[in-house]
Amino acid sequence: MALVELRNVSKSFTKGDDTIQPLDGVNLDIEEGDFVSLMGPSGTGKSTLLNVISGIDQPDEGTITVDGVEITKLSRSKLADWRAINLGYIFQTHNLIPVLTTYENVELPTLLLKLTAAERRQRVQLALQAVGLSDRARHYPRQLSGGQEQRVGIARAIVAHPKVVVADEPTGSLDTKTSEQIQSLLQRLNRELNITMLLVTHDSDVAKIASRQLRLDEGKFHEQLPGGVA
Ligand SMILES: Nc1ncnc2c1ncn2[C@@H]1O[C@H](COP(=O)(O)OP(=O)(O)OP(=O)(O)O)[C@@H](O)[C@H]1O
Repeated sequence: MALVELRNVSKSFTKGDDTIQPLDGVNLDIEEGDFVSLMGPSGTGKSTLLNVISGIDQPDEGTITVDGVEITKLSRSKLADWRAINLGYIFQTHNLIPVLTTYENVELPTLLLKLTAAERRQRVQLALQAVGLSDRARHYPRQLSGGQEQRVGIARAIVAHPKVVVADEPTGSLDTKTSEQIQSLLQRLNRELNITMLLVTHDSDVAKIASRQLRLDEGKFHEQLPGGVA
């Protein structure tokens, strides 16, 4: 059984008289340790996919199973608990809380977990170390560069040791050099910490860092050859 399994997942939205169907009976298997990138024209449903996999939104039809748990069957409150333990979300604009330090921003998701104070401290320190920011623990977001802020966002996404990390255009607002640093970091987290990753991007160079490349178009997935099409 794959770590993430989508079976016949559909999701539509109604806008006035129009119905849009970003996901039309899609199937997807993501194996543990996979690094999958997802591209596709704007508005095709890439964020919608991340939202249903992370339990932020519910599909209209179909089932989603993560590590043997059918999340499409969970109640709202169970889903919130499940998400805190199993799912890390990296945003385009990191959404850090400005009045909290780097350490406190990363610590935040661990407050939902049953951990001792010592375990919590260790988790935060390990996550900061993994993204190379141990020396910025006491800084506030405004005292960090854009790339450093994104690394705090990444540390926050991995601190709970989730089963899956999803990233929605994590390099979308960074300059080329910083984007490349974040790409290497994501690759390293996948390879060295075996973090299963699903990355949405508009940039084909970013998509190529993944071991598997998918496109979403007109409600369906299309698998691309490794390395992408020249
Ligand atoms: N909550 C919602 N209510 C109504 N329509 C929605 C909602 N969420 C998404 N949509 C619509 O569903 C379609 C898919 O949106 P989605 O954000 O998933 O696309 P996307 O591929 O991530 O786009 P982009 O690349 O521009 O970020 C769009 O037409 C969007 O307007």
